[in-house]
Amino acid sequence: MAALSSSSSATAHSRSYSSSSFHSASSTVRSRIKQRVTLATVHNKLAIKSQAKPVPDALMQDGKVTPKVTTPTNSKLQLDNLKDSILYDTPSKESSITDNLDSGGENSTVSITVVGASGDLAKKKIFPALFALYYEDCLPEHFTIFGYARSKMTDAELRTMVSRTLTCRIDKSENCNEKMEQFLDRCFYHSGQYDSKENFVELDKKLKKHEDGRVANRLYYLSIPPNIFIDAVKCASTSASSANGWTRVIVEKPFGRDSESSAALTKSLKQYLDEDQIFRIDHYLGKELVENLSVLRFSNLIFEPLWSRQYIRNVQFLFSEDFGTEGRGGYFDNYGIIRDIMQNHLLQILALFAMETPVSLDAEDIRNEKVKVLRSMRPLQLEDVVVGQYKSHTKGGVSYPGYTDDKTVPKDSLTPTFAAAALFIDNARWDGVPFLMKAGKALHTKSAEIRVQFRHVPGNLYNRNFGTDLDRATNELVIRVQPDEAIYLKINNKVPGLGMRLDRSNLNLHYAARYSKEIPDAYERLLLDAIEGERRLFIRSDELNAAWALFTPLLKELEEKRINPEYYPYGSRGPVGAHYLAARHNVRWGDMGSSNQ
Ligand SMILES: NC(=O)C1=CN([C@@H]2O[C@H](COP(=O)(O)OP(=O)(O)OC[C@H]3O[C@@H](n4cnc5c(N)ncnc54)[C@H](OP(=O)(O)O)[C@@H]3O)[C@@H](O)[C@H]2O)C=CC1
Ligand SMILES: O=C1O[C@H](COP(=O)(O)O)[C@@H](O)[C@H](O)[C@H]1O
Repeated sequence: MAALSSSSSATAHSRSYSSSSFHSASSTVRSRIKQRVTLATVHNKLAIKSQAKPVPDALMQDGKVTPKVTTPTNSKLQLDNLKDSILYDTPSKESSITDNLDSGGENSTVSITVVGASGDLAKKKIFPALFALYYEDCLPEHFTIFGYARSKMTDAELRTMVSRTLTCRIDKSENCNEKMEQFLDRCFYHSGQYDSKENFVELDKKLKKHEDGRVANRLYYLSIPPNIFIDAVKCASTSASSANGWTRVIVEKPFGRDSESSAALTKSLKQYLDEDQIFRIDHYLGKELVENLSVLRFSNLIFEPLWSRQYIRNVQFLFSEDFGTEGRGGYFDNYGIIRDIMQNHLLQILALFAMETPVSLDAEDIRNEKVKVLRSMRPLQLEDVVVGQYKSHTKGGVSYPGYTDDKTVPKDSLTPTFAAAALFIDNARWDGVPFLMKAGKALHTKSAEIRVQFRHVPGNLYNRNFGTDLDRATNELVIRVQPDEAIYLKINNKVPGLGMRLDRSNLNLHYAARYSKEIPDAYERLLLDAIEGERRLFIRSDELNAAWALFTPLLKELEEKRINPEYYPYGSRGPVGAHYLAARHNVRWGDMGSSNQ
């Protein structure tokens, strides 16, 4: 039994944080609150189904009691849950639902501790995301934020550090300064070592003081290098877990560097935590257009019937950055682009793209489907991969450094900063369809997209209007994850006029034109989900195992054979080898700069 507890024994069941925040809630918050109410109803339905006593509404709202629904051992629900847990690494549905009901309320509080608060990610993403949630009234009425790291800092110094990174939403900046001050007043700092139980006991005392006798829910965000994850989890678990509420831990990637190290990390984490306390973050899952992928597929009749080998020729997952590993070379050299981007961000998107329709939107149903896809995939072969590394380049009198010019990178490093790969899903839906990935640093542009290239129209009457280039005549659906979010479909269209000339035009859902609201950062969504116990967008351990199983043999071979990367100039489109790879699978990269990109 793990030392930390995920669901509280005496937690608030109402998920509306306070009556005042309810009234001022944005529509997003309101819809979340609506979901909470729905969950309370579900909880009662489960209780009724299992002949346990339903939880009275009054109890659901006063935040003092958490009557755990006990189901008879032979109930259908339990059997289903048991079956799921055997097949997949699922927390029980019952505990997910209970967790979903316990982060708000007058008598409960949430303490969020950012471990590694002095670091890059904390400053760049975590504190700003927490502030954005506060700004949007999405945090519970009672909450406290603690920064924890070895650096010596006072509360005031932490606040100054954090304040430098906070920005206000463009569309709502009127009361921003006031909100920032209120937010900063709730931020505190404790300096300590990551492996010191004593220091965590001190943190625990400070947390308790702020929790002030309420039901205390605690969220730890491990924003530290992976070699100290376990020390920190051990200390948090044994010395600073909540006595009467839930305790959850967000773990940042990398989750190991191959199957073995990942399994060892999971095993160590599970010495101190239950699976449903571990929130493995992949921030790409929190991006708006990645969230939208399932909506697009499953709530539009026009897409789902086409979503198979019958109509789709190939799918491309593209990631590029127009800067190198500047400042992160030390970390990056041990991982490389395949582990940094492909094995997690792109593969997660692929799984969401290719999975079968889940039974419901429940986290476990979705994650079960993702695992099935990953387990149906062929492990990558060396011949299906091209690796590259950027070299220095001078353009317009400006000189850009090569990867190995970074002082923290060994001069003879072969670590790939670029990779292209062809993957295959050997199931009935996707048999034979190439899923191509391409990811690189120091390329000509910064973007992330999914491109779905459809097959030719059989016997197309208009072929001759396209000349001989049939590629131009196929439809392509582009989901531009970033920047400038958009979903557009390239269609063939008649150019207006008396003749019969066709062109390719875009049916374009351009987010900036369609929606006036600023798109929240991925970390906001994910932090809020972790507070609410929503696991849908976090990686379950069996998903992680399946993901590593696909890449580990290839990564080992690349390293053992010391495969030389193909060098490409900083700021270019990457190595030409990527084109040969695509051509071998009869594919043309969609991002190669034709008209109507
Ligand atoms: N930065 C980013 O953009 C991203 C980061 N990540 C992951 O998030 C986590 C945090 O990243 P990031 O903020 O960049 O990391 P940092 O290197 O900035 O480290 C965070 C903090 O950890 C402490 N620390 C650093 N190195 C050591 C060490 N060797 N031993 C003990 N403590 C150390 C330092 O705090 P102090 O000295 O005060 O204790 C530092 O401020 C990592 O797991 C990273 O892989 C994931 C995606 C993107
Ligand atoms: O996880 C990582 O992601 C970033 C890219 O994230 P984005 O949200 O800015 O697209 C990448 O730079 C980094 O190398 C990687 O570790």
